[in-house]
Order: sequence, then structure tokens, then C-alpha cells
Amino acid sequence: MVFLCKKVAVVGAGSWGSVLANILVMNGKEVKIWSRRQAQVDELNQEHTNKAYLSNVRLSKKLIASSNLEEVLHDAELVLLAVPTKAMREIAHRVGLLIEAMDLHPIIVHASKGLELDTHKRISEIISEEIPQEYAAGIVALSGPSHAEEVAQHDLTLITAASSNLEAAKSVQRIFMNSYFRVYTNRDIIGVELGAAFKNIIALGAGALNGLGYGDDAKAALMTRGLAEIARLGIALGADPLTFIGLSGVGDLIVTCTSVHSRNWRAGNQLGKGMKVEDVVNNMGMVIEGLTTVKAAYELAKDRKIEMPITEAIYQVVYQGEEIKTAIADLMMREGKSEEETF
Ligand SMILES: NC(=O)c1ccc[n+]([C@@H]2O[C@H](COP(=O)([O-])OP(=O)(O)OC[C@H]3O[C@@H](n4cnc5c(N)ncnc54)[C@H](O)[C@@H]3O)[C@@H](O)[C@H]2O)c1
Ligand SMILES: O=P(O)(O)OC[C@H](O)CO
Repeated sequence: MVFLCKKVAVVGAGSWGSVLANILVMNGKEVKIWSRRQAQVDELNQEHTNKAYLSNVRLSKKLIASSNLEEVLHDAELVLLAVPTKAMREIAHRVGLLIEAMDLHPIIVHASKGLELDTHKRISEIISEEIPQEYAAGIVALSGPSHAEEVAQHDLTLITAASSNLEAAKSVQRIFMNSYFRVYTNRDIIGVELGAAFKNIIALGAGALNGLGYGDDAKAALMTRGLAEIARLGIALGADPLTFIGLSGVGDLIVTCTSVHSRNWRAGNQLGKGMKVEDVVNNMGMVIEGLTTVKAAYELAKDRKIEMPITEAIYQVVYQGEEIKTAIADLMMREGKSEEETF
């Protein structure tokens, strides 16, 4: 049975949370959005903009913002979590306590892309540990090639609603779909979340190649071998190999490695031009998920004895201060391999 909902709570008012909230308003939902910062709430309610995250975008007047999480969650039938991975556990915990106290029974959806640093857990695993257990199996991950800047302009976007609970995924598909935002379902939430998290690492590399002046051959090679190693670790962690040729796999890898909108690509580009990691982070003012996910992926790969040379090289650059040119030279001069032994 497909669930129809009217009231939506969006938790996280960065670029992605704001644009997804706006889609749902356009789709006829009553949407409230939570931000921890009152100045941002006031801007959203009075100016209908969110300039720090989305320049030149006007959001719907019907989108209501609040810094009171309880008020935002009131009567919510769908809760969308769209905060950076590092904030997810704390936010999910607060949401979990409130939905239990308020006796709510919403579909829980998240739109974030990363792995938790210390535990290496996926986003839906983090959330399921922090909310009442009756919701855990129905968590939906919304993921795929999608930049807030383009979706805000109603550019055509196709993404995936992934959940081990197919009915929950179908409900999310129906709630979000419109003429410019097409949603597929997928039961392989493991593969979808891992593809989403790992592509950010490869995008850092693609940006770095650009910053150093390398061309299209290098970019294509990085994306191809990057996909191979992403899939290798993903399969070891329980993903369906076919998921990596879907929207959340190669689709998101392509857009993040080629779009000037990508924060991960832009961060890599700045690193390639010689900027220091701390300066890149300070300059961006928005989340660069790949910088933390690369550490989690590197540690997972070591633990599982999975070969991930590109991830390892980017880890060495970001966390060990290795020169990017040295890392590239080392990658190029690894012993010769057979492409047939990728998996
Ligand atoms: N921007 C996109 O186009 C896009 C597209 C798809 C997925 N995503 C994913 O969505 C997630 C959110 O990204 P974004 O682009 O909206 O980020 P952003 O940097 O634009 O905004 C992050 C928001 O989270 C808030 N925040 C940060 N730390 C917080 C904390 N500790 N507690 C509460 N709130 C906190 C910030 O104030 C801000 O409102 C990321 O995982 C990202 O990979 C982004
Ligand atoms: O701007 P990025 O690099 O965080 O990427 C945003 C989305 O994940 C692209 O699909």
C-alpha cells in the first residue's frame, strides 16, 4: 500500500535540505524546515532565501522555517534528515526522542552522503540506532546525481529512493516525484548509501587532477578505476554489484567528478592548485563530505584487506601531507595489473 502524506518536516536547512523542502512544497505538501540558527530561520521566513548556501535562489513563501525542532516535527508524516554526516547521530537522536514523546509515526528519509568517522557506519545505520526500533527497517535513503543549484532551477534530475522496505521507498518515490524530479526505487540501501559516500572521495581526486592541469583521459581513467575500487569495497560490505552501475553509483560518480557545483570536486581542484586542506575547508563554508569519508573508507579497506589504491592515495594527501604529484606518480608506477582481476 502506498502511503500518502501531507505534513513534512525537513531537518537541516543547508543547500540540499532547502531545495528538497521546496520541491515538496511545490508538490502540495505542508513543509516545515528546521535550522539551528535563528538568523537563517528569519531569512527563510522573511526573504524566502538562503543566501549562504544557495545564492540567486528564491524559495517558496509557503515554506515555514523554525529553530524549534518540536514545532517542526509537529504532526509530521514524513521526516527528512538532511544534515552533514558528522551531525547525523546527534540530530537523529533528538528527532528519535521527540517522535516517541509526540507519538508520531512518520516515514524517515535521509538525503546525506557519508560514513561516520569512528564507527564507519552508513547513514541509515546511524539513524536506526537513534530512533525507536519500529521505524528502523523503513528508513529510506534518497540519493543520486543531484546538485541543489540545478534542482533549484528545475533542471531535470533523476534519483533513487532506497530502502529494504519497498513500500516505504515507493511512498517516498510518489511524494517527491514531479515533472523535473524523477525518482526510482531500489531495495539495496547498502549499495546506494555506499556509492553515495564513496563517490565523494573520487571527486576529490578528479578535482585535484583538474587543478594540476591534467586532461580528460586522466579524468576518465580516475572515474573508471575509482568505480572499480568503490564497488570492490561495497561488495565486501554487502552491496549488490549492479547498484554501482545505477544512479547512486556511476550516475553520482559522473556528476560529482565533472560538475563545477560539486563541493568535493572544487575542494580537490583547490588542493591540486596547491591550497592547504584547512584553507580549502574554511573557504568552502559548506560540507565537503569526501574529506572525512576518505578516512573511514581507508580504514575499512585496510580492515577488510581490500585494495583501494586511489582512496589510499587521497587519504595520504589529506591526512599524511603527501604531495599530490608524488601520490599520482606512485599510483602510475604500481605493478602492472590485469583488468580482468578487478573483483
Ligand atoms: N548540496 C547538494 O547539492 C547535495 C545533494 C545531494 C546530497 N547532499 C548531501 O546532503 C547532506 C547535507 O548537505 P548540504 O549540501 O545541505 O550541506 P550544507 O553545507 O549546504 O548545509 C549543511 C546544513 O547543516 C547544518 N549543520 C551543520 N552542522 C550541524 C550540526 N552539528 N547540527 C545541526 N545542523 C548542522 C548547517 O547549519 C547547514 O544548515 C550532505 O551529506 C551532502 O552530501 C547534498
Ligand atoms: O557538492 P557535493 O560534492 O557535495 O555533491 C553533491 C551531490 O552529492 C551530487 O550528487
